[in-house]
Amino acid sequence: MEGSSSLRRANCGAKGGSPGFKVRGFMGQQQLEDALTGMGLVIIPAGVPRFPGMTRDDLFNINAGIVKTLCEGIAKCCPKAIINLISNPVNSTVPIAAEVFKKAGTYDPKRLLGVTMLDVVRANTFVAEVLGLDPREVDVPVVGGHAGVTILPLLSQVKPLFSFNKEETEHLTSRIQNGGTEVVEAYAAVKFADACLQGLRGDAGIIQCAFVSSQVTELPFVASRVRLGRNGV
Ligand SMILES: NC(=O)C1=CN([C@@H]2O[C@H](COP(=O)(O)OP(=O)(O)OC[C@H]3O[C@@H](n4cnc5c(N)ncnc54)[C@H](O)[C@@H]3O)[C@@H](O)[C@H]2O)C=CC1
Ligand SMILES: O=C([O-])CC(=O)C(=O)O
Repeated sequence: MEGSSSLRRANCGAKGGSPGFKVRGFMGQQQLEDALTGMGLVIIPAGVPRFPGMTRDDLFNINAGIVKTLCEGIAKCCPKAIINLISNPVNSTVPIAAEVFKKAGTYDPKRLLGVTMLDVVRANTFVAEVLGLDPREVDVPVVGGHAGVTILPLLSQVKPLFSFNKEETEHLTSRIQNGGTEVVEAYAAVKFADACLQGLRGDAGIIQCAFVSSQVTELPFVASRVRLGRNGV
């Protein structure tokens, strides 16, 4: 990566075998189109992170504009790309991206994914602690959204199956919902991008949680378990 680049590009066009990755750096609005042209997967981590005492919603004013600009570039240069939207507040930046793509006439709900993988990684870790297992042996679906009480760990569906008592359920739910103030660096976005690349490559059975367009409830976007494939979800 060169300088303080704001956009990372992952190229999964390797011939046969495992997907290859090219990583190059780009800076500023003037290089945005070069960064985006021809991309199959665009990961957006751009924007400000929160500081102690802030909620993700406090980032809205600045990050909304950043995401809007990047999505306008995507609509123009790689309208078929799968988007991994990391910038917070994910509960709002994903709907903003959808509106930008609708305005440009390029919106495909299957290709727009808000990254909530970190909630799952933290949930697996915290539950594993209680069960005395390695986090890699634990699978906790986390649905809903990516902020506070919208983060809903489905503790009744934990694998391996376990019946948590009321106290454990309340403690774990609260810890997972507030996990963003406890653990941020877990490389979850890389894991999620890797799963998307496996789906793009045509691998079967790639299932992850993501914040996506949904008809499951009256809410237009909900984090749920999705199957990743060549066309996104
Ligand atoms: N969805 C998730 O699970 C997670 C989301 N986040 C969110 O990701 C965002 C970035 O967090 P960090 O990587 O910790 O922050 P960071 O400060 O380490 O990185 C932010 C990057 O955005 C770039 N940037 C700033 N303004 C920009 C602009 N106008 N256009 C393009 N790029 C710009 C900066 O150059 C920097 O490279 C935050 O909104 C944070 O809340 C962070 C961790 C997990
Ligand atoms: O909490 C934050 O500010 C960053 C984030 O989204 C997470 O760690 O899940």
